[in-house]
Amino acid sequence: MSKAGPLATILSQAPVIPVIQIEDVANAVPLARALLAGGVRVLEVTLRTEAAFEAIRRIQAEVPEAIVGAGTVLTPDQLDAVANLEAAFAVSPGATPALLDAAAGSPVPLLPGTTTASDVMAVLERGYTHMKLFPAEAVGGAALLSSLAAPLPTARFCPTGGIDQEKAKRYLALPNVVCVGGSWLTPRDAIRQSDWNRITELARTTLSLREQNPQ
Ligand SMILES: O=C(O)C(=O)C[C@H](O)[C@H](O)COP(=O)(O)O
Repeated sequence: MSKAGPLATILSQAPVIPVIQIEDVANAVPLARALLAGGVRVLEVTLRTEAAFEAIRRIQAEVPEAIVGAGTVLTPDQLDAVANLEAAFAVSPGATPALLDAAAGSPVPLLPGTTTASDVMAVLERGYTHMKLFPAEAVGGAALLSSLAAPLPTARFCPTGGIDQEKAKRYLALPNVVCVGGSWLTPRDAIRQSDWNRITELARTTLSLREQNPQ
């Protein structure tokens, strides 16, 4: 089965996906609302904190306009847990055969992580067209993606890792990039200080990137 369908639709709604780390579950809903107020709808809540599952649940219940997925999904068990939550999508930093086997039978669309041409070929072989490039800046960034486009023209990327607003612009101008991901939209200090206006403003300015780079 091709994995392009649901993910392609989700990612096309998001030139930028905030990679969110929730430490205090009470912040989940106000943070999601702040991002939505700035026009960012597709949210990735990483499973790096204990609060992650409850944060996803609360956003689903209280901010239904948000499209919430889970990030840092590393194992088949985590993918099952994410499916039980009915999260909209899952993101992994890499792609092991075990995780890809589990994803083949899972209702949750997976955005698998890739770093090299071989990684890209491995997920293309499994029917994926959309994948993450991680850690994007460290492994070659926009130059790497331009180089991959010639031999691997069907691959579409969501680069993540080390990206900020300025760098996001460069990525979004590439024809094989559908969106970019990163934590710069949800700075830890802004979350701790409940500075939701700052997060809305960051979301808003980031979305203007799409207007500068229509695809
Ligand atoms: O958690 C995952 O699934 C990951 O693959 C890693 C994240 O996407 C990056 O850690 C975000 O990178 P920064 O924007 O540099 O903070």
